[in-house]
Amino acid sequence: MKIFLDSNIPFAQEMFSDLGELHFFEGRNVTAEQLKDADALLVRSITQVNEALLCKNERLQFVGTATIGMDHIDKAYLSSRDIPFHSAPGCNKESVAQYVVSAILVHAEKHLINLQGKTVGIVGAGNTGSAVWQKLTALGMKCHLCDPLLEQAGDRRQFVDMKTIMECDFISLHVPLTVDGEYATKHLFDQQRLRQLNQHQVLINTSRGDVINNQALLERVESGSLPTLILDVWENEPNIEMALLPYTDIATPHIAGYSLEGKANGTEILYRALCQQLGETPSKKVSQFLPPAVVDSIQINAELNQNLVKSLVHLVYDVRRDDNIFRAEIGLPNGFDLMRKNYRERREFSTLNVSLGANQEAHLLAALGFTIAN
Ligand SMILES: NC(=O)C1=CN([C@@H]2O[C@H](COP(=O)(O)OP(=O)(O)OC[C@H]3O[C@@H](n4cnc5c(N)ncnc54)[C@H](O)[C@@H]3O)[C@@H](O)[C@H]2O)C=CC1
Ligand SMILES: O=C(O)C(=O)[C@H](O)COP(=O)(O)O
Repeated sequence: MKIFLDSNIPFAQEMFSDLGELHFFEGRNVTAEQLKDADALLVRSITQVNEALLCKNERLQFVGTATIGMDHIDKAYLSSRDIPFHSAPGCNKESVAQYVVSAILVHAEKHLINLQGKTVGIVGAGNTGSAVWQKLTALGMKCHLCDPLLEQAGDRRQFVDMKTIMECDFISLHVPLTVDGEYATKHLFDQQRLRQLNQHQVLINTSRGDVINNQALLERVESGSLPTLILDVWENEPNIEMALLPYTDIATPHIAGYSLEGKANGTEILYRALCQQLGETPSKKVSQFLPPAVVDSIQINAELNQNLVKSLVHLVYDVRRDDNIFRAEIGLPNGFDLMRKNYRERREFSTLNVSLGANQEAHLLAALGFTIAN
């Protein structure tokens, strides 16, 4: 079997080499000609999988994306050819949620904000929105969920409408990019919604760039009294609207989900799906290939407070690292994609074992994702 894979899928050699002959490609530039002999195709989010890409291939039996998002896949076309398709739901939800936690703690530190009781509007209450809810609730913030699709499907959590979301101190977007239907998310934040935001609010987008109309956003921020902007995703990546950059507090090149664990989970989910399709018993776990974390344990001897939690979070991941690199390198040729390709190793909070004294709030750190040592 010939397995064609994006070269940015980590641990691919280790996981897939027993299943077939591996052929790596550059996700942004792969062509129909290159893929004509593929039996299985494994991509990440930058490859548009559609008729134009697969028109020369008559033997494809499996398509997988090692990502949560699926807006780059023409699923109707794949089903018209009876080609099974798999994504990696939830694979990097922790990574995105940890990015959001770091960003909010950075903002709070900069503006001397006590996060207790501050309101957060989470738009999209699926895997990632729920992980964000868990962590920010643990920090004492009052989180509201908006997800009309889940609400209509009978999810018993409490939901709010977009009007309530627009009144929150922080708004964090966790929806898929969709263009059809009553709840389409493309330009969910359009000129009208963006005008409602005030300078005390914080808008965080780690979902897809097109969920915010970037031109309307530029007009909005150029008119003054801008909200704080934390943007990981952009319209028209990798050729983003550079004029937005000076108005952002935190700007990164679509790496919120780029923890090593998050990317590795995506690889493992596809490995299992491909094994199942081939009738093979999965014999590997990607965790066996993960290196040890640089710092893997710490003892805390003081009462937990926002400042101490911030220090712990930033011992593992500080979003300012990625923001600094972004501002330095986005202007270089092919800067956006190179930053993503050369992304420095980032680990999740679970790699840090935290030892606490008696009576300390283990549940807070556990909810954030740290491992609590016995
Ligand atoms: N920046 C990054 O690196 C990453 C970005 N993502 C993006 O985040 C998105 C969300 O991820 P998950 O939560 O894991 O997906 P999910 O599929 O588990 O949840 C998405 C939720 O959004 C809801 N939704 C859809 N339209 C909505 C609307 N108009 N208003 C409110 N809710 C709506 C759905 O009902 C669903 O519950 C992905 O589709 C992907 O595009 C995901 C991983 C990494
Ligand atoms: O999982 C998703 O959805 C994402 O947005 C990915 O983290 C994006 O990473 P690439 O697939 O573009 O490497």
